[in-house]
Amino acid sequence: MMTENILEVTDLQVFYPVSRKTPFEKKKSIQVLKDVSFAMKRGEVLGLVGESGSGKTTLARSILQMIPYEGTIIRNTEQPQMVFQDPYGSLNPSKRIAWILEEPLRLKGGLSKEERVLKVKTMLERVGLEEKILEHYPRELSGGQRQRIAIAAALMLEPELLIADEPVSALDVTIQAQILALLKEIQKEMNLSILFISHDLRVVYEMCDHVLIMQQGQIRESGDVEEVYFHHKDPYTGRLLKAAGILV
Ligand SMILES: Nc1ncnc2c1ncn2[C@@H]1O[C@H](COP(=O)(O)OP(=O)(O)OP(=O)(O)O)[C@@H](O)[C@H]1O
Repeated sequence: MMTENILEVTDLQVFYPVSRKTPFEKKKSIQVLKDVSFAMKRGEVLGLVGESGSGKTTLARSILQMIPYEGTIIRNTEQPQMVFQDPYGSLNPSKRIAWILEEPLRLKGGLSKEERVLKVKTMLERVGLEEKILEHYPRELSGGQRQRIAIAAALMLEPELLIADEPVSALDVTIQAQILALLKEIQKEMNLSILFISHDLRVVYEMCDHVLIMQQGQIRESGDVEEVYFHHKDPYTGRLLKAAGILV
């Protein structure tokens, strides 16, 4: 069943509680995601675009079952893995890279030390890093190297679905291009599905097959990247494309 959907989201609603000013006030909540529905095919790179606060990270958290929601999320896969904007937050600062990359395998169990080390070395090569980096701590690496390690760590358990939340936003433009090229290469090699979250429409154009345009918790427009970028139907999409300098 290689063409089945890896992810199906139907009528997703997410509410966050609003803190009360006094304990006597009625409990309130704000709706952060509203009627969100979409499907993602196996091996697809799906862009999720929207301005700050539009609900992109909230959607990722719902897919990972980290927050309560209403509606249906069907994941036809094991637990997806995440890559974040700032790998500083996700890489344990007190551990060497060797330990960090081995950890998911150790937690899962079933492999000998030698097998784990071999897998770590193979993955390191795949993300374009040399073995000597294994002895270093995250703070000793450059931003680009750290993001390569974060990608390697996310891929150690060979997930089928990766959620990348602004994975290149903190990097210089040249390093951005390198990391995007790496992600694309690995995506093809592993037939990985990637939910690629970004506020940068140019980066999404580079990376994605399909795109969801989100505004204030709702999907305004979705479809093939070429179609949405050059034949958009929603005026909001047009405004975003103009702001990004893609449309004049
Ligand atoms: N834990 C929370 N409690 C209450 N409100 C929250 C919480 N987390 C996020 N929000 C609010 O929900 C809305 C959507 O936030 P979210 O982080 O999903 O947006 P985003 O599109 O990922 O933004 P950014 O690009 O800035 O990360 C925002 O208005 C935010 O202030």
